[in-house]
Amino acid sequence: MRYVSTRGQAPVLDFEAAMLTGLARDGGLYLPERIPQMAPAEIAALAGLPYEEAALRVMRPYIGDAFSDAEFEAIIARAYAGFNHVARAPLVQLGPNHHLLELFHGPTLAFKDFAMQLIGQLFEAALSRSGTRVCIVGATSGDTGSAAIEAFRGLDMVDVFILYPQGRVSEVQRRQMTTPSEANVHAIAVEGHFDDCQARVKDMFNDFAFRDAVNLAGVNSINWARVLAQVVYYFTSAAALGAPHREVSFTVPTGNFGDVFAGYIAKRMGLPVSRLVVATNQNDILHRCLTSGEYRPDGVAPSISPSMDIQVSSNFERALFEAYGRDGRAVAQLMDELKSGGFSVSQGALQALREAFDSGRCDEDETRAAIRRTWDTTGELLCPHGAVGVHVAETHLVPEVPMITLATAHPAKFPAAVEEASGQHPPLPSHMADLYDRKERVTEAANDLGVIQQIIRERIGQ
Ligand SMILES: Cc1ncc(COP(=O)(O)O)c(C=O)c1O
Ligand SMILES: N[C@@H](CCOP(=O)(O)O)C(=O)O
Repeated sequence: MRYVSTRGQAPVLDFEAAMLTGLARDGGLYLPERIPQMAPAEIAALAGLPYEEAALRVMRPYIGDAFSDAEFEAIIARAYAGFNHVARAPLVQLGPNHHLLELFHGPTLAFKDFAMQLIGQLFEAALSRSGTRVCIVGATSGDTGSAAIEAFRGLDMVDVFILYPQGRVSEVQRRQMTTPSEANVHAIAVEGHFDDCQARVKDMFNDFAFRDAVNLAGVNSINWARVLAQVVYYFTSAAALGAPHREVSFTVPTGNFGDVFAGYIAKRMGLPVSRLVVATNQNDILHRCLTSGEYRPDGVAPSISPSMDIQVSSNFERALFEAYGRDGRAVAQLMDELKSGGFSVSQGALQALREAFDSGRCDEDETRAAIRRTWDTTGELLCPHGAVGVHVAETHLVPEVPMITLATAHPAKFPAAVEEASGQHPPLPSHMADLYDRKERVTEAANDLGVIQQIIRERIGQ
């Protein structure tokens, strides 16, 4: 399998190189040259399989010969061994036609663990084979950072630097990033918001001298392997509800567009998905763009679903690439326009996007109301991100097609917001019970490329 950049000017790579490269050298994001297909019988056969076996079958065609079958199988087994639920991604019924896909049973209590635990294992296998050392730099609005730190802490071949927006992540998220004591883990609190952190990470990738000197690698969802791992649970949940004999729809709380794009890939592979609904909080640029065709960031407003406080949505570039018929030049042009304020999507591309995605928005009061209502009617305690999904899903329910809403984080990561909305205090699971007693270690930095690069160089002795 070969991987091409959304901007059409970077080298074509195999799976392992695309994974270790992260952002393409033309600034674009890697995508498979063609999307492998799964036949209806292969989809039907996923029902009832252990998650690991389904993961192997769904992901195998993308890996090529980077890992042998036996290696990949062992990697998957190790990746999901630390999950706290035998199903890994269990479904819970919320209503006659509405199901919740609980994606928060991994070690850091968010859906990011599905991909990050896997790529931690993939990186370790690839780097020990080549004897290479890499410097991972990631941006987080809270969950990617903790998942990445958990996946890479203590690994010999990796330093991991996580940039998070100071004061804009929950206390649990912050402590998950600042309390690990391993010397290869570095949490950096940046003065700014998530889009600033993500922009500085991309700046580092586009500074080739720095990129090559530190051997930069990326584990944000700019990394194709992150998206790929998330494709699996669309298949397992749909098969559990009767796919391929029955269509299903998904509502996905969305920020950086990686998770919902994984659903789009599942659909392109042959999963019978009726609608893919993009659910945003008050930072609703994706909903506005899908409605009006205008993509113009206008500032990030802090919300009670902070992980989705994003206005420059990285993976939307992958959706645009598909909507523009894989025209890398057109995408590069749009991304240039974004640097000076925003862009208008062409009529043809907007139509293609609307064929693929529906959308909706959920404000702060609606988020709290969805937490309260869902608790009162079902006994399920949602985190604010899942609540955004449930609110938007409820406006897209149709009698004949089951809706699956993705519950992307555990409520215990956002106790204050959840308790205010529901009156329930969500306790941390036992493996994190002493989180508030652990010592924090963090470096504060201005939102300045040079300052952040200097911190990284000093830490890795460059
Ligand atoms: C809890 C949670 N829900 C939803 C999202 C949105 O996912 P994506 O960025 O893949 O759209 C994120 C972060 O990205 C998150 O951490
Ligand atoms: N919500 C994310 C933002 C980064 O997204 P990613 O999927 O591109 O890593 C977070 O929690 O950090």
